[in-house]
Amino acid sequence: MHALFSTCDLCDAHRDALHTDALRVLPPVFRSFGKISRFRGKIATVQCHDDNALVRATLESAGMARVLVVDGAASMKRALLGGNLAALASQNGWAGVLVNGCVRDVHEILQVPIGVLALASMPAPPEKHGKGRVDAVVTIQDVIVRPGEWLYADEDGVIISREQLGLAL
Ligand SMILES: O=C([O-])CC(=O)C(=O)O
Repeated sequence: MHALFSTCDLCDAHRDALHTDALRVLPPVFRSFGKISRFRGKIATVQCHDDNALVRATLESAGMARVLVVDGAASMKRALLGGNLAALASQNGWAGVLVNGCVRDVHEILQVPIGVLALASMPAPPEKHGKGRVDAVVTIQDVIVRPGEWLYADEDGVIISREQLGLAL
């Protein structure tokens, strides 16, 4: 799951794909909050706004080394993931969670062996009404992200790929 790769090397090796929809780079606005900063996996998505019930429901299922992309519409009003959900995700075999929004319990998340990327931290908890959509095509920072695509993240940034990328470069 944590095989060595580098997003820079992947971009170099697939340079032409960067001009197409096959390979997209997210804007450099995400901060790493998890214990693991290099992670990759097949993408599942949740779209929600200041309400994380669907995030919990998804992370309660077997992760199978996938990455959950949470489109929280970049809201700065509520956190969508905290220490409990990060621990749950790790226990259930998720490789990582990218939140287009905020997280909370920063000190706790840092102890959890999982990748967590988010825009910022925010102490206010989310609503839990279950509003939102699971497995929708989402737009993260103007970049389209589809369930079933692949996410690669490390200290240099985040890549979204239509296909799984060979890591032996
Ligand atoms: O309220 C929530 O679901 C978010 C949270 O604090 C946690 O995951 O620990």
